[in-house]
Amino acid sequence: MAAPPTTPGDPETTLLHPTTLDLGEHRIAVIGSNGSGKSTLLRLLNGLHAPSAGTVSVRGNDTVRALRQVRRDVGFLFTDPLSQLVMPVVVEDVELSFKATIKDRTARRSAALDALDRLGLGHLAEHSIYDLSGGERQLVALCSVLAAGQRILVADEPTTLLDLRNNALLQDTIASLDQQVIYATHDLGFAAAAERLLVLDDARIIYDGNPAAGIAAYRSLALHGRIR
Ligand SMILES: Nc1ncnc2c1ncn2[C@@H]1O[C@H](COP(=O)(O)OP(=O)(O)OP(=O)(O)O)[C@@H](O)[C@H]1O
Repeated sequence: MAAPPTTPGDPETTLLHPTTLDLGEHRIAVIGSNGSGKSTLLRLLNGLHAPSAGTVSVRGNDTVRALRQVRRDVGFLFTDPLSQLVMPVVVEDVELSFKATIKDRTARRSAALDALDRLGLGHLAEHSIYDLSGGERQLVALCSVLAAGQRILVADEPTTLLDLRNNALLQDTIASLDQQVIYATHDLGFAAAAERLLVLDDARIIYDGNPAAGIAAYRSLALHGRIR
């Protein structure tokens, strides 16, 4: 992938400097300070951002030319769950994710209720998404994206709104998944659980490798003000 995407309104702004990456590991974490480019990098992976130069491909599919196939392969969990919850009632949102795989309505409802139960959210099934707490919404969004069953999950700071118990639940859930997960986080413990770590600073990847060494370097650079 080589991608310096620019904003439509300001073609001079480089959001990510030219980058070549092959992301094959089962669990890849992305860390870096606010505004360093983590979301930009993740958004390139499912075509939410198009690169202004170079290409991004997922399983051989170009994220611009084969966007529909890329979206079939890559689920995206947004930092703000309201960016992705489209139905007004919790169970309906999860049901919608099953639409491609379960044609029968009753079976779909039952699958959605089971999925909610597995994340301890069954009691919220009939609630309006607008009446949920931020953390509850974040877990419902996780439930919905998992129900869609894509091969790859990209998650942008998925623990931001979660308390200690639900943070552990989300991390355990992610650890148990078969699919590849690429996630941005400010939780260095969560980042340490990955197989590979990318550290971003000022729209550049400044570290790519073993999480323990990368986290130690990031901590030291950030605390000494040598990271933006
Ligand atoms: N569409 C856009 N137009 C203009 N600037 C943008 C756009 N998207 C992102 N940026 C800028 O690019 C930089 C990187 O943003 P990005 O969201 O990738 O950061 P981040 O590392 O995910 O930050 P955070 O930890 O705060 O979520 C920021 O300075 C942001 O303001």
